[in-house]
Amino acid sequence: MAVTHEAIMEALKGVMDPELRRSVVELDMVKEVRIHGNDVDLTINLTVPGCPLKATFERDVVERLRREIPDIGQINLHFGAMTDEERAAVAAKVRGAPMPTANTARLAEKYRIIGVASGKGGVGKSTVTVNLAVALERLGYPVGILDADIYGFSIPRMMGNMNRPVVLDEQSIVPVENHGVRFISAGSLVDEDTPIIWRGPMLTKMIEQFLTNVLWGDIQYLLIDLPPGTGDVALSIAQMLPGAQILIVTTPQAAASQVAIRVGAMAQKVNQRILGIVENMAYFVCDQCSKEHYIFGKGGAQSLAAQLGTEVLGRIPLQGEVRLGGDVGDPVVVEDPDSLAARAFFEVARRVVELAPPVSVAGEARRVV
Ligand SMILES: Nc1ncnc2c1ncn2[C@@H]1O[C@H](COP(=O)(O)OP(=O)(O)OP(=O)(O)O)[C@@H](O)[C@H]1O
Repeated sequence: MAVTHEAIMEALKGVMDPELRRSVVELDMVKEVRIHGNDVDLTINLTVPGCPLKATFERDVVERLRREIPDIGQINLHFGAMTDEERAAVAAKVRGAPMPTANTARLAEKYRIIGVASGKGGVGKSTVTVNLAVALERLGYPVGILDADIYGFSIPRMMGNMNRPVVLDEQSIVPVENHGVRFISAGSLVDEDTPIIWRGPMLTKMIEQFLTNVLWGDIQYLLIDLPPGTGDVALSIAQMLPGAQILIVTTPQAAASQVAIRVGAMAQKVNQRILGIVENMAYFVCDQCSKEHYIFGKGGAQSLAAQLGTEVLGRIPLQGEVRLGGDVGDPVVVEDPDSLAARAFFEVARRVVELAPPVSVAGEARRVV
């Protein structure tokens, strides 16, 4: 095939922006194509200067051009950055029709929103959020995670992607992605060791921005890692999301489940449905004697479920691989899907789908009935 402008553009249609999931041609990212004999000088305009995905683009463009146009000679690839106007045009394209989600209270009409809550910190709320999200994705349900635990954000590290999201314009934030799950976190916007010193109203505003302006695409579940406890920010978020369902994470310890009751009571007050309880660190299986050991006691989750009129959806063992997966950004459901803990997470995911199917499916079911 001759090295022509048309042939090059046709080949580049197959190169996708990995974050925006559209072709570089469709997004008008191909700024300049110059042909000298069989050699090509090509300039691609990135949405943000210094985009961390430069190397991916480079590989994809060269691979695609060489495959589609075997006669091509040298490929000199240059990168530029879009102007604000160009970025706004991309935002409009990606956003498509105005989103019906400008009102946070109506979000639940679009996605199944599940808030993951806990009475206190450190019981594994973020760990459960991440593993549940990836398990749902593996079961075939596209998922997004919104990290609303702004003071204690840990989702970017646990998901293994510390990149910043692309902000196309104020209404269009492209979430970060890994393990097939999209996510957004204040942690993606600041350095990990920068303390967050915003006050409550600013945090609430940021969550509202995340809820309304993130381009989630075709997700069916939006998991929200809530701040622990029943403080101001937790309450404001609860009020923003009347249609959300709440999953409470607790350890078997009586002290943990007693504080978790307050979280359940808050959810009920703002008319959120409590989906169930996940008992984390429920037991430890000794590799010497293979017996279950109840390090944090027994029965806390069961009694919490009884008091809140809900059920225990799953019991996750205390397992070194779970902690390691969180530290290195490879959740145990990806890294070791046959492990006891991963199987327990998949069990919770299946139960979640049974109790709270995706909105579209539930809608169809309602229509049939
Ligand atoms: N089942 C488990 N087995 C082993 N380690 C676990 C398990 N669940 C959580 N952990 C570890 O416990 C620590 C606390 O977990 P995590 O950060 O998920 O808690 P959290 O409730 O979200 O805390 P915070 O609200 O303070 O952010 C992490 O190091 C995590 O890897």
